[in-house]
Amino acid sequence: MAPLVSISGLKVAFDGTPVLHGIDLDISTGEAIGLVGESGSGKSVTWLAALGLLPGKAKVSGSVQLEGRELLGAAGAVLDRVRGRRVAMIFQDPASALNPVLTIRRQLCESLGLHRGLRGEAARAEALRLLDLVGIPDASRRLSAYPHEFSGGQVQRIMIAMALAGQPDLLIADEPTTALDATIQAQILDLLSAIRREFNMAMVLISHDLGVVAENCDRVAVMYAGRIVEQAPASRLFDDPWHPYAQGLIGALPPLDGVRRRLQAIPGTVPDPRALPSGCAFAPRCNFAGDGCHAGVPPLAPCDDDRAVACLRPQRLPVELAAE
Ligand SMILES: Nc1ncnc2c1ncn2[C@@H]1O[C@H](COP(=O)(O)OP(=O)(O)OP(=O)(O)O)[C@@H](O)[C@H]1O
Repeated sequence: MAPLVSISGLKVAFDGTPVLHGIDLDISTGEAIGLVGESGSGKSVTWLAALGLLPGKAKVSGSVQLEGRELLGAAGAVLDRVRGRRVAMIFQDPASALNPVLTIRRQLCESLGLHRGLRGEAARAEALRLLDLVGIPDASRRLSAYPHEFSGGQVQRIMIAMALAGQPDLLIADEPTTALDATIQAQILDLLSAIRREFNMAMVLISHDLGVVAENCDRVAVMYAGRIVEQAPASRLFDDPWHPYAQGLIGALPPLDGVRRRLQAIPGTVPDPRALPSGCAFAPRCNFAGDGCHAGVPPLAPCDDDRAVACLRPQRLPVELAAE
């Protein structure tokens, strides 16, 4: 089946400095993809570029297709229809995405009007249904409340309701629970999973929390310095990462055991995009790098049916450990 979204050769540069070096990523209908990698690796820029949300100074090239239709360079009116309607985004700080001086009803109804042409009582009824769906108690009364009258977790639920207003095919969730405490985080992620299954909606989950990605995604792409360095089904990646960077992130030994963990500290720092080392950008931090690694950038190459790795010397765990 053709992918819902197909990104190929996506490059972004700011003021002449490349920060994305050719991203290739397909997302199927209903699939959940996790994007992980240290700060600055290009996770957010990938999606901001795909949706035409970067500032004008950004130079973007490559291809981003939604059901075969090219989005890069598409007219503003086309992108306006895609954003919110076909593809919605939720962010780490939901409060900043809501207007503090408008009621939740007004904001939800505006979205419903814009994306689905609903007005008046039809919009109010749908706003109510969405608030119910995301678990806001006493929704009919709370419709007339303002954002500051809700807790952080409730505001994120409202943002999810806003995102669902357009009945999107793809939800980009950029660190959606980072600002919330652990119990609420789990509730919001459960809610997203339930909604995704109910509506067969695809999701891109960008997160620093590997446990969250392992539990909520079908497939994971690991990014480093503006490239995808490994991509595989979540269970295979977390049990048996091949790229030395992915191994460092996951803390390859012992394998992920259900304990929630955040990105590991890998010695050294992510290189400045203005001064990337030659060859593989991870080589200076890599215990396994050889001369060839400093000579050329390894392409993201398929290793088997469902794994691709960009490394000249991928490190496979001993079979008995990978199977544990
Ligand atoms: N508007 C901008 N102008 C200039 N550089 C930018 C801009 N937005 C992002 N960048 C640069 O692009 C690179 C990728 O940034 P991006 O925000 O995608 O990283 P990220 O992986 O999402 O990080 P984080 O996990 O911290 O959100 C970084 O080097 C960042 O400094």
